Amino acid sequence: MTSHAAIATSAATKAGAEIRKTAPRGAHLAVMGLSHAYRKSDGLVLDDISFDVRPGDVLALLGRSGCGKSTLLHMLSGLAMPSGGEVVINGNTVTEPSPKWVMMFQAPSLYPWMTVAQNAALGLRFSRRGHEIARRVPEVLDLVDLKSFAGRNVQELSGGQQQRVALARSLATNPEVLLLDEPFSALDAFTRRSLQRDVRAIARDLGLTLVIVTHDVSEAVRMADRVLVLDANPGRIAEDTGVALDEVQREGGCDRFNAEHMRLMDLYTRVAHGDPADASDDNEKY
Ligand SMILES: Nc1ncnc2c1ncn2[C@@H]1O[C@H](COP(=O)(O)OP(=O)(O)OP(=O)(O)O)[C@@H](O)[C@H]1O
Repeated sequence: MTSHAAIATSAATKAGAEIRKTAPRGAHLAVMGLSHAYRKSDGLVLDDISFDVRPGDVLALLGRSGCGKSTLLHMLSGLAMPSGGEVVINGNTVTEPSPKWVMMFQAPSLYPWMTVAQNAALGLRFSRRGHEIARRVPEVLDLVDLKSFAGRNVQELSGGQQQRVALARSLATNPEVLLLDEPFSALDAFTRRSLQRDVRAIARDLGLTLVIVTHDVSEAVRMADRVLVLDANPGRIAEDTGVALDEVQREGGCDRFNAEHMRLMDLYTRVAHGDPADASDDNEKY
């Protein structure tokens, strides 16, 4: 591990330990017989998807472009309703977005004329919890290692730092479930890895339930406790597998990591491409 990465992880873990006292535990997420067609005349995009995620677990949805990952994540977040089936979080059917289950996208979508702290406060402001800003914003900026950037304009920040601001904004409302739609795919490999490591550490510290959409096998291996590999046309669960690595092994470079990476890559290529040789451009090589 590089010294920068070690410092960032330790900052996240330390801040997480302090914040844990006030944060709720992650929620149980259940998806039951979910199907979706965007138009009645079109075929199903998702067909009979069922799974559940235990509180505090990290689930990766892995599949090739167009298999319906983002559609599924939108249903989990309440931003869209499925044609059939339901999403249940802690016993409540999801019918609309909520600060308890929040989504983070590939682009951080920050307001460029606002400071880091003002952007981080937006979720609280929109959910009429302005009275929590003074206490909560410094806490979450500490958690994402940006406390000293609070007064800076977000336009002065790197892409990775901007994604950390978006993460702080998502965490400020104390969500129980965090839904990530390829949030690191626009970042360079080094920044991507440090964010993968920190987001997993923060989620673990807070006990958050995390669902991450990706088509990057190494991201799934680094971050997830469990991986669902989706087939396409229509999107169905083709494989459901655990990732048996401890936190040190997830850093990569060891035999266990390489073995898990190869096993997942094999599953993914069989589902997504039919032939492992076709998939060699999709992922980082090791
Ligand atoms: N608003 C929409 N209206 C109609 N069809 C849509 C809409 N959004 C997505 N689709 C279609 O649904 C299918 C699944 O799209 P989706 O974006 O969920 O896939 P994905 O796996 O997330 O892809 P990617 O990895 O490229 O982001 C695709 O065929 C897409 O064209």
